[in-house]
Amino acid sequence: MSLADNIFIHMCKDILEEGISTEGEKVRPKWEDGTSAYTLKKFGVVNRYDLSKEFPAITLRRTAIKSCIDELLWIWQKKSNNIKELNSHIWDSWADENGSIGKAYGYQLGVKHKYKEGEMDQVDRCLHDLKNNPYSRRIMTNIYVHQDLHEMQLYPCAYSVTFNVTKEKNSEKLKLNAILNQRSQDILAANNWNVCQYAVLVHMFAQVCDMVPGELVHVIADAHIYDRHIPIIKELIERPVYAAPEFWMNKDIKDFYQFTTDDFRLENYVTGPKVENIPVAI
Ligand SMILES: Nc1nc(=O)c2c([nH]1)NC[C@@H]1CN(c3ccc(C(=O)N[C@@H](CCC(=O)O)C(=O)O)cc3)CN21
Ligand SMILES: O=c1ccn([C@H]2C[C@H](O)[C@@H](COP(=O)(O)O)O2)c(=O)[nH]1
Repeated sequence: MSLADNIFIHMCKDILEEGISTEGEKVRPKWEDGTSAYTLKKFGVVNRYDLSKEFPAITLRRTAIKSCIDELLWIWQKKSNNIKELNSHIWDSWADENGSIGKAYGYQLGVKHKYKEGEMDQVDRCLHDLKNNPYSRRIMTNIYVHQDLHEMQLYPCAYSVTFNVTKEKNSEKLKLNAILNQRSQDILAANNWNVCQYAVLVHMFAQVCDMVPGELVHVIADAHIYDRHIPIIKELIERPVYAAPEFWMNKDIKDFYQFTTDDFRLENYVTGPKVENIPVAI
């Protein structure tokens, strides 16, 4: 069993058994047919993934690694907020007639800010600090920008990453760790999707900064299972599990902006069958 399966199954059982139902509450998301999308939720879930041991893709079902890396590069590398530059259709429901999702995600990461060292966006600021001042405790992004919320179709869910470098005894290279802060998480549609994305981000940042990947800590304020996902999750967590896949990344890329989706692969990724047509609350 992969460590990620273990964490996922444990978290789902906890939400199913101990979670609080939002039924009857005033909730924002709706199903396609207009009915309110209620959830079972747990407040304050924290999951730790040791990337030096395993890549955290679950094996209960296949996480679409290419699509999720494509979305990660769309946000962190292209710094785009337009679905025309995204190869999947996962954001279509939240885009306007021009394809824009507003001042969310990639838009915020592309905004330049003034620092003592000059003007940079948040991604370049982090890379600059990791390369020049790795022990700083100030290496983080934050895309939950209140002044721009009124121009976003959906407020950022995974909104902040804090990078933290450790120097282990007997290790030649520094270790790059990260905390992903997420205010809201759709466990079925996006939990492992988001975990794999930020695991890949730590791998990429570590490689271009000549470090090794350490831990990814995922802090979720509202971890929820939508009502229509409950039977799917119940079936999913009873499935057989397999060993974690091996993560392959092109070792020759030393510039963050040179990575493409072809530079990543999961090898020996044995999984359960696809869950067809997961309904997504809008
Ligand atoms: N309710 C909700 N849940 C989300 O997970 C979510 C939103 N809304 N709004 C914005 C984005 C879009 N996200 C999504 C949406 C759909 C999939 C999805 O359908 N994933 C498929 C695979 C898709 C593919 O192969 O390209 C899956 O099987 O998980 C994933 C993330 C995450 N976000
Ligand atoms: O990367 C993402 C983006 C979105 N989600 C989920 C979490 C919620 O179910 C919805 C957003 O609804 P809010 O009412 O704004 O919380 O999208 C995710 O899990 N991961």
